[in-house]
Amino acid sequence: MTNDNEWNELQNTLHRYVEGSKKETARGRVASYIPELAKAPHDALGISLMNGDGQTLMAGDCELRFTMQSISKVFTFILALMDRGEDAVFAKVGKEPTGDDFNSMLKLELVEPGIPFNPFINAGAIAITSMIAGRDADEKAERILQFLRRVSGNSGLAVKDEVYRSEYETAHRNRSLAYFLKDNGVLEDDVDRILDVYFRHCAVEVTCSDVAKMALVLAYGGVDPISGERLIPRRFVQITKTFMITCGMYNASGAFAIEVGLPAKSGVSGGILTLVPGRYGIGVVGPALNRKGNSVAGVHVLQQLSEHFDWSLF
Ligand SMILES: NC(=O)CC[C@H](N)C(=O)O
Repeated sequence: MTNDNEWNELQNTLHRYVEGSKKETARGRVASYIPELAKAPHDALGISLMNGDGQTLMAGDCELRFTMQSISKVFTFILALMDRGEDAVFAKVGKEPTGDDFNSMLKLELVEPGIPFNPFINAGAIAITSMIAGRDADEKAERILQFLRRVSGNSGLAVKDEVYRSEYETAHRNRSLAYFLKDNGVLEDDVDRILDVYFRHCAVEVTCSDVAKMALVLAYGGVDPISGERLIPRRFVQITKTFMITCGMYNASGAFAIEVGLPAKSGVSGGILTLVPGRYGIGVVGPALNRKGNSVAGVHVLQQLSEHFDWSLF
C-alpha cells in the first residue's frame, strides 16, 4: 500500500476501529492511587494520528485532556542524555527490562549495584530526573516543560496543578523508591527536590494530538518533519525507541511487541505514545487500565490497527 492509499484508508476506518474498541474499557479500571486521576472518564477512548506533512486524523474522545504521567519519562530521558551524555546516564540506570511492576523496588535490593534496571520504571525515571541540568527544582522543571513544548509544538503545555498536588501528597511508594536510591548513591540531589520535579513532569497536561506530535518527532529520527528542524540527536532517538520496545509498556512490553510491534510508552492516566517509523506519530487515551497499568482499550485499538495496516516492525 502506498502511504497516500494508507492515509485514505486510515481516514475511512479509524472511527470504526475506535468505536469497536470502546467496549474494551469495561475490562479495565481507572488509576486511583493518585486520587485526582480517578476523576477521568472510565469509558473514554480517543486517538490522534499525525503524518510527516502535519496532517492529523482524530477519532473518539480525542479532545480529552490528560496528564502525561509516564509518557513524560521518554522526554526526561532524552533531555538527560542531551544534558549529560550517554556515559553519565548509563552509570546510574541500566538497559534491561525488569519483568516487575513499574513501581517495584524488588530488584534495587536484590541485584548489585542497586541501580534501576532502566529509565522507564519509576525508580529509573526518578534517577533520570535527578540528572536534568538546572540550578534548582524550578529551573529543572521549567527546562523539561520547555522541551516538551518544543517537541509538541504547543507553547501552551502546562502542569495540571491538581494532579501534581494529588501525587505529591500520596506518593509514599515513590518516596520509598527515591530514599532507597539515595541510600544506594544513585541520586545526586535532595530527595524531596527531585520528587517535586518528577511529579511536575508527570502532571503536564496534554491531548492526544500533543502526544501524536511528540511521537512524530521520534518517528522521524529526532527531526520535526514539519519545520525540518532537528530537535534531538539521532543516536538518542535510537536508544529511546529501543527502550520503548523493551520497557515502554512495563512488564507487558513483550506481549505488546508481539501484538502491535511498535515502539510505545504508556502512562497511568491511560495515555499511550506510539509511532510508525518514518510515517506517523500516534497519541491514544483511554483511562481504563489493565492490571499492568496500560490502557486496555488503547492497546486493543492499536492491536487492530497494526494488524490491518501491517505496521509491526517484526
Ligand atoms: N506508570 C505511570 O504512569 C507512573 C507515573 C506516576 N506519576 C507514578 O509515579 O506513579
